[in-house]
Amino acid sequence: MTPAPTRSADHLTLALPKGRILEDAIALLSQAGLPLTMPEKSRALRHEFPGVTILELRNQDVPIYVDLGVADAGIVGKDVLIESGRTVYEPVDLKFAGCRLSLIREVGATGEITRVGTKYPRAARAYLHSRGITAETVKLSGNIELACLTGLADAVVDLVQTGGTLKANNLEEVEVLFHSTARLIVNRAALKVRAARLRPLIENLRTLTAQ
Ligand SMILES: Nc1ncnc2c1ncn2[C@@H]1O[C@H](COP(=O)(O)OP(=O)(O)OP(=O)(O)O)[C@@H](O)[C@H]1O
Ligand SMILES: O=P(O)(O)OC[C@H]1O[C@H](OP(=O)(O)OP(=O)(O)O)[C@H](O)[C@@H]1O
Repeated sequence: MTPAPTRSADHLTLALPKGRILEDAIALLSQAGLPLTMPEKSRALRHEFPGVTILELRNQDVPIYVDLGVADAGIVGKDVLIESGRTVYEPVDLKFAGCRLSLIREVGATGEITRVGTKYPRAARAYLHSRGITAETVKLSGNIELACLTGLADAVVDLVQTGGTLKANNLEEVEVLFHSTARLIVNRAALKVRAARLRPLIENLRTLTAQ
């Protein structure tokens, strides 16, 4: 393992997820005063800007990079943060990427739930336990709703935003587990070492999102 270069206290390393959050995250961080632009499409995974390095990650890896201090801060959906089980400092609700995690079944399904497909096994298990439902949870990676349509599962736990995917596949929301938006997360040690960079960033983001 190549040792990480020593980073000066005035340099910020941020973990951002590729995918639907990236563009809004870059736009909001720019409004908050960081000199960022949307990275050009390329295979580069690390993007350098004056005083800021952006690490482009999978959603699930953002809390890990921040918790372990490789990134000083990051932006990630509350859904992914809850599922990660990591207790990082979460100072700002950024109020975009709004959606909800829900229990979903085929329209009119009433039979017993014995198997649930989901990308969120931790949240799904906690929910099923809280409802006294003894069901197997199967971890899936995408197009989760298909598990219901094919009989792989009697229900799925997945994200809903417009409801368009449910409607197009004859599915319905049975219950909302929780609502989610994008969050700023911060490494607690970095907050001390890089206070001069992180405190104004947090304040600016709070003002921009009116908290
Ligand atoms: N339909 C949606 N509308 C609004 N926000 C959403 C929607 N789907 C997901 N999100 C939010 O955006 C985040 C990122 O979603 P995105 O679709 O980029 O992830 P993904 O590509 O499915 O994840 P992975 O990294 O597992 O491939 C989610 O964690 C959630 O907080
Ligand atoms: O209510 P809607 O507006 O239709 O949005 C919900 C859909 O969006 C997400 O899927 P995504 O497009 O990220 O694909 P994925 O299944 O591969 O995660 C989510 O998993 C739902 O399938």
